[in-house]
Amino acid sequence: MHIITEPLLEEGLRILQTVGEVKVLEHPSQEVLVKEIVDADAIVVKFAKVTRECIEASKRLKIIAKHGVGVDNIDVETATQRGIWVTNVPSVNADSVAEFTVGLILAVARKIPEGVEQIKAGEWRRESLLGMELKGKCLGIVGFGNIGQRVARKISGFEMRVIAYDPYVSEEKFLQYGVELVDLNTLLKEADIITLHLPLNRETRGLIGEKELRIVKSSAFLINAARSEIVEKYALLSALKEKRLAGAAIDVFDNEPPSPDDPLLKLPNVIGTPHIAAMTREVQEKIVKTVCDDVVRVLNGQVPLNPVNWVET
Ligand SMILES: NC(=O)c1ccc[n+]([C@@H]2O[C@H](COP(=O)([O-])OP(=O)(O)OC[C@H]3O[C@@H](n4cnc5c(N)ncnc54)[C@H](O)[C@@H]3O)[C@@H](O)[C@H]2O)c1
Ligand SMILES: O=C(O)CC[C@@H](O)C(=O)O
Repeated sequence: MHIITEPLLEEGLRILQTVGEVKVLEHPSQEVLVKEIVDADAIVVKFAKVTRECIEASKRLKIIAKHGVGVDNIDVETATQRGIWVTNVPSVNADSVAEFTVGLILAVARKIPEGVEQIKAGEWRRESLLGMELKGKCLGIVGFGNIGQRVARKISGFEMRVIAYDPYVSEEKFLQYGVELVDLNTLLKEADIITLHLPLNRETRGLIGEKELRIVKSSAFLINAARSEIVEKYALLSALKEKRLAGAAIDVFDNEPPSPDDPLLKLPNVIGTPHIAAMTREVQEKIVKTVCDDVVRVLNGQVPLNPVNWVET
Protein backbone atom coordinates (compact mmCIF):
# COMPACT_ATOMS: atom_id res chain seq x y z
CA MET A 1 0.00 0.00 0.00
CA HIS A 2 1.23 3.52 -0.80
CA ILE A 3 0.26 6.71 0.93
CA ILE A 4 -0.09 10.12 -0.64
CA THR A 5 -0.32 12.96 1.84
CA GLU A 6 -1.90 15.57 -0.43
CA PRO A 7 -4.00 15.42 -3.61
CA LEU A 8 -2.00 14.25 -6.65
CA LEU A 9 -2.63 14.60 -10.40
CA GLU A 10 -4.47 11.64 -11.93
CA GLU A 11 -1.35 10.62 -13.88
CA GLY A 12 0.49 10.03 -10.57
CA LEU A 13 -2.27 7.83 -9.20
CA ARG A 14 -2.23 5.80 -12.41
CA ILE A 15 1.55 5.20 -12.17
CA LEU A 16 1.42 4.30 -8.47
CA GLN A 17 -1.49 1.90 -8.97
CA THR A 18 0.76 -0.24 -11.20
CA VAL A 19 2.66 -1.27 -8.06
CA GLY A 20 -0.12 -1.51 -5.50
CA GLU A 21 -3.08 0.07 -3.80
CA VAL A 22 -2.99 3.84 -3.22
CA LYS A 23 -4.47 5.65 -0.24
CA VAL A 24 -4.86 9.42 -0.49
CA LEU A 25 -4.83 11.22 2.86
CA GLU A 26 -5.71 14.85 2.46
CA HIS A 27 -3.32 16.88 4.65
CA PRO A 28 -3.19 14.34 7.54
CA SER A 29 -2.34 15.36 11.12
CA GLN A 30 0.81 13.82 12.64
CA GLU A 31 -1.38 11.46 14.62
CA VAL A 32 -3.12 10.17 11.49
CA LEU A 33 0.11 9.90 9.53
CA VAL A 34 1.82 7.92 12.28
CA LYS A 35 -1.08 5.47 12.21
CA GLU A 36 -1.39 5.21 8.43
CA ILE A 37 2.33 4.84 7.72
CA VAL A 38 2.59 1.58 9.69
CA ASP A 39 1.76 -0.66 6.71
CA ALA A 40 2.85 1.61 3.85
CA ASP A 41 5.56 0.57 1.38
CA ALA A 42 5.92 4.06 -0.05
CA ILE A 43 4.86 7.58 0.78
CA VAL A 44 4.61 10.53 -1.61
CA VAL A 45 4.75 13.78 0.30
CA LYS A 46 4.36 17.44 -0.53
CA PHE A 47 4.17 19.45 2.70
CA ALA A 48 3.30 16.94 5.46
CA LYS A 49 6.08 16.36 7.98
CA VAL A 50 7.61 12.91 7.86
CA THR A 51 9.17 12.95 11.32
CA ARG A 52 11.32 10.48 13.22
CA GLU A 53 8.16 9.28 14.99
CA CYS A 54 6.46 8.54 11.64
CA ILE A 55 9.46 6.75 10.22
CA GLU A 56 9.95 4.67 13.37
CA ALA A 57 6.27 3.69 13.31
CA SER A 58 6.57 2.30 9.78
CA LYS A 59 7.13 -1.43 9.39
CA ARG A 60 7.61 -1.81 5.62
CA LEU A 61 8.48 1.63 4.28
CA LYS A 62 11.01 1.57 1.44
CA ILE A 63 10.77 5.08 0.01
CA ILE A 64 9.75 8.60 1.05
CA ALA A 65 9.33 10.48 -2.23
CA LYS A 66 9.21 14.30 -2.06
CA HIS A 67 6.94 15.93 -4.63
CA GLY A 68 9.32 18.89 -5.01
CA VAL A 69 12.89 19.90 -4.16
CA GLY A 70 13.17 20.85 -0.49
CA VAL A 71 13.33 17.83 1.84
CA ASP A 72 13.32 19.88 5.06
CA ASN A 73 9.97 18.31 6.03
CA ILE A 74 11.50 14.82 6.02
CA ASP A 75 13.82 13.38 8.70
CA VAL A 76 16.37 12.20 6.13
CA GLU A 77 18.83 11.10 8.82
CA THR A 78 16.39 8.65 10.44
CA ALA A 79 15.26 7.36 7.05
CA THR A 80 18.87 6.76 6.03
CA GLN A 81 19.64 4.93 9.28
CA ARG A 82 16.68 2.66 8.60
CA GLY A 83 17.64 1.97 4.97
CA ILE A 84 14.71 3.93 3.52
CA TRP A 85 15.27 5.87 0.31
CA VAL A 86 14.41 9.56 0.28
CA THR A 87 14.00 11.02 -3.20
CA ASN A 88 13.13 14.46 -4.54
CA VAL A 89 12.59 16.11 -7.91
CA PRO A 90 15.51 18.45 -8.55
CA SER A 91 15.54 21.23 -11.17
CA VAL A 92 12.11 20.50 -12.72
CA ASN A 93 10.45 23.46 -10.99
CA ALA A 94 13.47 25.78 -11.21
CA ASP A 95 12.33 27.81 -14.24
CA SER A 96 8.85 28.40 -12.85
CA VAL A 97 10.21 29.38 -9.43
CA ALA A 98 12.75 31.72 -11.03
CA GLU A 99 10.02 33.32 -13.19
CA PHE A 100 7.86 33.78 -10.09
CA THR A 101 10.81 35.32 -8.24
CA VAL A 102 11.21 37.92 -11.00
CA GLY A 103 7.47 38.54 -10.61
CA LEU A 104 7.86 39.08 -6.85
CA ILE A 105 10.80 41.44 -7.44
CA LEU A 106 8.72 43.57 -9.81
CA ALA A 107 5.64 43.36 -7.60
CA VAL A 108 7.40 44.56 -4.46
CA ALA A 109 9.69 47.12 -6.12
CA ARG A 110 6.84 48.68 -8.15
CA LYS A 111 4.08 48.21 -5.53
CA ILE A 112 1.90 46.38 -8.04
CA PRO A 113 -0.36 44.61 -5.49
CA GLU A 114 -1.08 47.91 -3.69
CA GLY A 115 -1.95 49.48 -7.05
CA VAL A 116 -4.37 46.65 -7.80
CA GLU A 117 -5.96 46.98 -4.35
CA GLN A 118 -6.33 50.75 -4.74
CA ILE A 119 -7.99 50.67 -8.12
CA LYS A 120 -10.38 47.89 -7.12
CA ALA A 121 -11.35 49.99 -4.09
CA GLY A 122 -12.14 52.90 -6.42
CA GLU A 123 -9.09 54.88 -5.26
CA TRP A 124 -6.55 56.80 -7.37
CA ARG A 125 -3.60 57.72 -5.14
CA ARG A 126 -0.70 57.43 -7.58
CA GLU A 127 1.68 59.43 -5.39
CA SER A 128 1.58 56.71 -2.73
CA LEU A 129 2.85 54.16 -5.26
CA LEU A 130 6.29 55.53 -6.08
CA GLY A 131 8.46 52.50 -6.94
CA MET A 132 12.11 51.65 -7.51
CA GLU A 133 13.51 51.21 -11.04
CA LEU A 134 15.57 48.02 -11.40
CA LYS A 135 18.02 49.29 -14.03
CA GLY A 136 21.44 49.93 -12.48
CA LYS A 137 20.44 48.46 -9.11
CA CYS A 138 22.11 45.47 -7.48
CA LEU A 139 20.45 42.06 -7.13
CA GLY A 140 21.95 39.76 -4.48
CA ILE A 141 21.23 36.04 -4.87
CA VAL A 142 21.83 33.85 -1.81
CA GLY A 143 22.12 30.22 -2.96
CA PHE A 144 23.31 29.80 -6.54
CA GLY A 145 21.87 26.41 -7.45
CA ASN A 146 19.20 25.49 -9.98
CA ILE A 147 16.84 28.35 -9.08
CA GLY A 148 19.44 30.99 -8.21
CA GLN A 149 21.22 30.50 -11.55
CA ARG A 150 17.97 30.80 -13.48
CA VAL A 151 17.02 33.98 -11.60
CA ALA A 152 20.38 35.45 -12.72
CA ARG A 153 19.69 34.47 -16.32
CA LYS A 154 16.09 35.70 -16.39
CA ILE A 155 16.85 39.06 -14.74
CA SER A 156 19.65 39.86 -17.21
CA GLY A 157 17.37 41.94 -19.45
CA PHE A 158 16.74 44.35 -16.58
CA GLU A 159 20.36 45.63 -16.70
CA MET A 160 21.07 45.09 -13.02
CA ARG A 161 24.41 44.31 -11.39
CA VAL A 162 24.03 40.73 -10.11
CA ILE A 163 26.06 39.41 -7.16
CA ALA A 164 25.67 36.06 -5.43
CA TYR A 165 26.79 34.10 -2.38
CA ASP A 166 27.07 30.32 -2.35
CA PRO A 167 29.99 28.64 -0.60
CA TYR A 168 29.38 25.34 -2.39
CA VAL A 169 29.42 26.43 -6.03
CA SER A 170 32.60 26.77 -8.10
CA GLU A 171 33.84 30.17 -9.24
CA GLU A 172 33.50 29.07 -12.90
CA LYS A 173 29.75 28.75 -12.46
CA PHE A 174 29.47 32.40 -11.37
CA LEU A 175 31.66 33.46 -14.32
CA GLN A 176 29.50 31.43 -16.70
CA TYR A 177 26.44 33.46 -15.63
CA GLY A 178 28.28 36.79 -15.50
CA VAL A 179 27.58 37.04 -11.78
CA GLU A 180 30.02 38.37 -9.17
CA LEU A 181 30.82 35.94 -6.36
CA VAL A 182 30.81 37.77 -3.00
CA ASP A 183 30.66 36.88 0.69
CA LEU A 184 27.36 37.12 2.55
CA ASN A 185 28.19 40.40 4.33
CA THR A 186 29.12 42.13 1.08
CA LEU A 187 25.93 40.88 -0.53
CA LEU A 188 23.78 42.15 2.34
CA LYS A 189 25.55 45.52 2.31
CA GLU A 190 25.43 46.12 -1.44
CA ALA A 191 22.20 44.55 -2.70
CA ASP A 192 19.08 46.61 -3.43
CA ILE A 193 17.15 43.37 -3.71
CA ILE A 194 18.14 40.21 -1.81
CA THR A 195 16.60 36.95 -3.00
CA LEU A 196 16.97 33.61 -1.20
CA HIS A 197 17.37 30.31 -3.07
CA LEU A 198 18.95 27.87 -0.66
CA PRO A 199 17.68 24.82 1.24
CA LEU A 200 16.53 24.91 4.85
CA ASN A 201 18.84 22.82 7.00
CA ARG A 202 20.79 23.07 10.28
CA GLU A 203 23.29 25.43 8.69
CA THR A 204 20.81 27.77 7.02
CA ARG A 205 18.07 28.01 9.68
CA GLY A 206 18.12 31.65 10.83
CA LEU A 207 20.94 32.54 8.40
CA ILE A 208 19.31 35.95 7.95
CA GLY A 209 18.80 37.24 11.50
CA GLU A 210 19.03 40.46 13.51
CA LYS A 211 22.75 40.99 12.81
CA GLU A 212 22.36 40.44 9.07
CA LEU A 213 19.27 42.62 8.78
CA ARG A 214 21.18 45.48 10.43
CA ILE A 215 23.66 45.41 7.54
CA VAL A 216 21.15 45.77 4.68
CA LYS A 217 20.29 49.08 3.03
CA SER A 218 17.10 50.65 4.39
CA SER A 219 15.94 50.98 0.77
CA ALA A 220 16.42 47.24 0.09
CA PHE A 221 13.77 44.56 -0.49
CA LEU A 222 13.95 40.92 0.63
CA ILE A 223 12.42 38.14 -1.48
CA ASN A 224 11.87 34.74 0.11
CA ALA A 225 10.56 31.95 -2.11
CA ALA A 226 12.85 29.37 -0.46
CA ARG A 227 11.85 28.52 3.12
CA SER A 228 10.52 30.79 5.84
CA GLU A 229 12.82 29.60 8.64
CA ILE A 230 15.96 30.74 6.77
CA VAL A 231 14.96 34.21 7.99
CA GLU A 232 14.37 34.91 11.69
CA LYS A 233 10.77 36.04 11.73
CA TYR A 234 10.95 38.55 14.59
CA ALA A 235 14.16 40.10 13.30
CA LEU A 236 12.44 40.53 9.92
CA LEU A 237 9.34 42.01 11.54
CA SER A 238 11.41 44.59 13.47
CA ALA A 239 13.47 45.51 10.39
CA LEU A 240 10.30 46.09 8.37
CA LYS A 241 8.47 47.98 11.13
CA GLU A 242 11.48 50.18 11.87
CA LYS A 243 11.95 50.84 8.13
CA ARG A 244 15.45 49.36 8.19
CA LEU A 245 14.22 47.32 5.22
CA ALA A 246 11.90 48.81 2.59
CA GLY A 247 9.78 45.72 2.00
CA ALA A 248 9.55 41.97 1.59
CA ALA A 249 7.87 39.52 -0.76
CA ILE A 250 7.27 36.14 0.85
CA ASP A 251 5.97 32.92 -0.71
CA VAL A 252 6.76 30.64 2.25
CA PHE A 253 5.60 30.66 5.88
CA ASP A 254 6.62 28.81 9.01
CA ASN A 255 3.09 27.47 9.50
CA GLU A 256 1.32 26.94 6.19
CA PRO A 257 -1.31 28.17 5.77
CA PRO A 258 -0.32 31.14 7.96
CA SER A 259 -2.88 32.59 10.32
CA PRO A 260 -4.69 35.66 8.91
CA ASP A 261 -3.35 37.37 12.05
CA ASP A 262 0.26 36.62 11.10
CA PRO A 263 1.98 39.93 11.97
CA LEU A 264 4.04 39.84 8.77
CA LEU A 265 0.91 39.83 6.61
CA LYS A 266 -0.43 42.85 8.51
CA LEU A 267 2.48 45.03 7.38
CA PRO A 268 1.80 47.31 4.40
CA ASN A 269 5.31 46.75 3.01
CA VAL A 270 4.92 42.95 2.83
CA ILE A 271 3.55 40.96 -0.10
CA GLY A 272 2.53 37.39 0.68
CA THR A 273 1.65 34.55 -1.68
CA PRO A 274 0.46 31.04 -0.72
CA HIS A 275 3.56 28.97 -1.62
CA ILE A 276 2.83 29.09 -5.34
CA ALA A 277 6.25 29.69 -6.90
CA ALA A 278 6.23 26.20 -8.43
CA MET A 279 2.52 26.08 -9.17
CA THR A 280 2.45 25.96 -12.96
CA ARG A 281 0.70 23.32 -15.02
CA GLU A 282 3.97 22.47 -16.78
CA VAL A 283 5.86 21.84 -13.54
CA GLN A 284 3.12 19.90 -11.77
CA GLU A 285 2.71 17.55 -14.75
CA LYS A 286 6.45 16.83 -14.96
CA ILE A 287 6.96 16.48 -11.19
CA VAL A 288 4.21 13.95 -10.72
CA LYS A 289 5.75 11.62 -13.28
CA THR A 290 9.30 11.89 -11.91
CA VAL A 291 8.26 11.38 -8.30
CA CYS A 292 6.03 8.37 -9.04
CA ASP A 293 8.53 6.76 -11.42
CA ASP A 294 11.04 6.66 -8.56
CA VAL A 295 8.48 4.97 -6.30
CA VAL A 296 7.92 2.32 -8.96
CA ARG A 297 11.67 1.80 -9.40
CA VAL A 298 12.25 1.29 -5.68
CA LEU A 299 9.29 -1.04 -5.24
CA ASN A 300 10.62 -3.05 -8.18
CA GLY A 301 13.99 -3.40 -6.43
CA GLN A 302 15.80 -0.75 -8.49
CA VAL A 303 17.83 2.25 -7.33
CA PRO A 304 15.86 5.53 -7.67
CA LEU A 305 16.97 8.14 -10.20
CA ASN A 306 16.77 11.06 -7.76
CA PRO A 307 17.99 9.92 -4.32
CA VAL A 308 18.90 12.48 -1.66
CA ASN A 309 20.35 9.83 0.63
CA TRP A 310 22.07 6.52 0.13
CA VAL A 311 21.74 3.16 1.72
CA GLU A 312 24.84 1.22 2.61
CA THR A 313 24.69 -2.34 1.39
N1 LIG B 1 8.44 28.39 -3.05
C1 LIG B 1 8.45 27.24 -3.69
O1 LIG B 1 7.44 26.76 -4.16
C2 LIG B 1 9.76 26.51 -3.88
C3 LIG B 1 9.90 25.71 -5.00
C4 LIG B 1 11.11 25.07 -5.20
C5 LIG B 1 12.13 25.18 -4.27
N2 LIG B 1 11.94 25.94 -3.17
C6 LIG B 1 13.05 26.07 -2.19
O2 LIG B 1 14.18 26.59 -2.85
C7 LIG B 1 15.34 25.88 -2.42
C8 LIG B 1 16.40 25.94 -3.51
O3 LIG B 1 15.98 25.17 -4.62
P1 LIG B 1 17.00 24.80 -5.81
O4 LIG B 1 16.23 23.97 -6.75
O5 LIG B 1 17.71 26.00 -6.32
O6 LIG B 1 18.03 23.89 -5.01
P2 LIG B 1 19.54 23.59 -5.40
O7 LIG B 1 19.97 22.47 -4.51
O8 LIG B 1 19.70 23.44 -6.86
O9 LIG B 1 20.30 24.92 -4.96
C9 LIG B 1 20.46 25.31 -3.64
C10 LIG B 1 21.78 26.05 -3.53
O10 LIG B 1 21.91 26.55 -2.20
C11 LIG B 1 23.29 26.48 -1.86
N3 LIG B 1 23.49 26.55 -0.43
C12 LIG B 1 23.41 25.57 0.49
N4 LIG B 1 23.73 26.05 1.71
C13 LIG B 1 24.02 27.36 1.54
C14 LIG B 1 24.43 28.39 2.43
N5 LIG B 1 24.61 28.16 3.72
N6 LIG B 1 24.62 29.63 1.91
C15 LIG B 1 24.45 29.87 0.59
N7 LIG B 1 24.09 28.93 -0.30
C16 LIG B 1 23.88 27.69 0.18
C17 LIG B 1 23.73 25.15 -2.46
O11 LIG B 1 25.14 25.13 -2.61
C18 LIG B 1 23.01 25.15 -3.79
O12 LIG B 1 23.80 25.68 -4.83
C19 LIG B 1 14.81 24.48 -2.12
O13 LIG B 1 15.63 23.81 -1.19
C20 LIG B 1 13.41 24.73 -1.58
O14 LIG B 1 13.45 24.86 -0.19
C21 LIG B 1 10.78 26.61 -2.95
O1 LIG C 1 4.74 21.51 -4.33
C1 LIG C 1 4.98 22.70 -4.43
O2 LIG C 1 4.40 23.44 -5.22
C2 LIG C 1 6.05 23.35 -3.56
C3 LIG C 1 7.27 22.51 -3.36
C4 LIG C 1 8.47 23.36 -3.16
O3 LIG C 1 8.42 24.06 -1.97
C5 LIG C 1 9.71 22.55 -3.31
O4 LIG C 1 10.47 22.39 -2.35
O5 LIG C 1 9.95 22.10 -4.44
